[in-house]
Amino acid sequence: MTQVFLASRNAKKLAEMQRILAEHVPDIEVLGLDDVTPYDEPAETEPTFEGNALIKARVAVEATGLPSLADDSGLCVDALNGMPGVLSARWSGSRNGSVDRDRANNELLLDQIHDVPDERRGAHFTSAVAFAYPAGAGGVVEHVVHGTMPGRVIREMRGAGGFGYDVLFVADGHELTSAELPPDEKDAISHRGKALREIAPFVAGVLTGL
Ligand SMILES: O=P(O)(O)OP(=O)(O)OP(=O)(O)OC[C@H]1O[C@@H](n2cnc3c(O)ncnc32)[C@H](O)[C@@H]1O
Ligand SMILES: [Mg+2]
Repeated sequence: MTQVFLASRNAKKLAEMQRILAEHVPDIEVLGLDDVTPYDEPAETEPTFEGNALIKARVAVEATGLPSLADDSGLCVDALNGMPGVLSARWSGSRNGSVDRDRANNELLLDQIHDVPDERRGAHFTSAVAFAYPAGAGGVVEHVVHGTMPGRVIREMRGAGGFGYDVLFVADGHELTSAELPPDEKDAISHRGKALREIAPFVAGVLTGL
C-alpha cells in the first residue's frame, strides 16, 4: 500500500478524487486532512487554477512529508468572461459550511445571467491537479495537469448529487445536470476525472519508485 495525501477541505471533492484514484492507481492508500497533523492551509492567492493547485500541493508536501495531490477548480461562464473561474468557491462571498455556500453561489450566478439567452449560456468546468512529492535533500518535485468539461448553465437547480455548481450545469451531449448523473458517469466526463486519469500513471510510477 502506498500513501498519498489529498489536500482538500471539500469533502465531496475529496470523495470524487478518492474514487477516481482508487480505480487508476493500484494499491493506493489515500489520506485526508483528518489523518495528518493539522497545518496552516494556504490562501488561494494565484490568478490561475494551476497556480493555486501548486500552492496547495506544495504546502501539503512541506507540512506532511507525503506525496501530495491538490485540485483547484471552478466554473468558467462565457457570458461572465470566464468568471467565477478561480473565485468559484467564494463567488457569493459566503464562507459558511459548504451546502449554504454552494446554494448562495448558485443563486447569485442564476441572478447574474438571468437575461442571458439560452444560446449564450455556455460554460466549462476546469480542474488543475498538482502532484508534489519529496525528492531528497529537502527538494520537492511538482507536476500539474488540466481537465475541462464543456457545457451550459441552465435556469433552475436540478439534482442532489455532486457539489458546487453541478445543479446548474449540463455537460455537452447530455440532458441531465452533473448533479443528476450517477457518480461514475460524472467522473467519466468531468474535468477532475480527466485530469486525474491523466496524472494517475505518473503518480503510480512515483509511488512505486519511492
Ligand atoms: O480548495 P479545496 O480545499 O480543495 O476545496 P474548495 O471547495 O475550496 O475548492 P476550490 O478552491 O478548487 O474551488 C472550487 C469551487 O469550484 C466549484 N467546482 C469545482 N469543481 C466542481 C464540480 O465538479 N462540480 C461543481 N462545482 C465545482 C465549486 O464551487 C468549488 O467550491
Ligand atoms: Mg479552495
